[in-house]
Amino acid sequence: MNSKVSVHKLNLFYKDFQALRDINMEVPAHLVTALIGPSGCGKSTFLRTLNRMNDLYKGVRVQGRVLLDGMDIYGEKCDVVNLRKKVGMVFQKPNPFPMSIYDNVAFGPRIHGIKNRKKLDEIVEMSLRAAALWDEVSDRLRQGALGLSGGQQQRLCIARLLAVEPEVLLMDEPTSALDPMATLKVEELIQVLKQDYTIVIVTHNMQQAARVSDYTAFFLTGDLVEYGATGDIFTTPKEQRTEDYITGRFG
Ligand SMILES: Nc1ncnc2c1ncn2[C@@H]1O[C@H](COP(=O)(O)OP(=O)(O)OP(=O)(O)O)[C@@H](O)[C@H]1O
Repeated sequence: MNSKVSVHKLNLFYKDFQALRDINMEVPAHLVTALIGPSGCGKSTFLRTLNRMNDLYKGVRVQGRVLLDGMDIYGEKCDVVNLRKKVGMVFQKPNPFPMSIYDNVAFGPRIHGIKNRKKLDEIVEMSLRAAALWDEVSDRLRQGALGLSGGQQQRLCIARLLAVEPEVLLMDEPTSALDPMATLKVEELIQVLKQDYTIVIVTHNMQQAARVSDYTAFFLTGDLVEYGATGDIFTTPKEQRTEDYITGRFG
């Protein structure tokens, strides 16, 4: 496996509550890895350790190592702003900024110092095309992003991420607020995006994990119970607890 992210003996505490225990995982490059497990098992917490989003919470302690292309993201040399540019995140509820479609996508590049109008136009078009949204919005780039449908807003958030040229996309239940058609579009988009990006997705929906991912990690109360090729996890899990979860015995 060609690993993009390697996680070694990762432990995470919220004050004195341990939310992740001794997690070891290799996240393969240019594939989709799904994180599944019942509510509260630590999926979102784990996802947030991959771009140090947990730093934003008070009282969080992280032990262990997370290597991105071999570089320890918790090491002293790591520049967190640059890390979050490389490892971007999409959230459960689409959260476009209250500004135009164009300005949403141009936001990141502008912050990173790009001012040239033609260059920005190019980035905006490329990012919207990559997020499979261009055809729906090209004639109204100056209109407010909040006027888009939920599914369009989520793809806009993905375009906003792509505009800063990330390498890894973290998606925290990206379709849970969307209807089935909008969900399908985002799932199709994920399949296209994995050619260029490494994707880690948290999902409550096991069918979705089975549909979109190449590898699946099953978490339970802070432990990584089982991790492997999605086909194996869903057809021949090694652990009884995995089987009980995927066959709907709990969760
Ligand atoms: N900021 C926080 N402060 C304290 N405890 C937290 C915090 N965030 C999460 N937790 C706790 O850590 C554990 C893991 O939470 P997390 O949100 O990662 O689980 P999850 O599997 O993503 O759940 P869900 O599917 O419901 O979102 C839970 O017991 C939760 O209550």
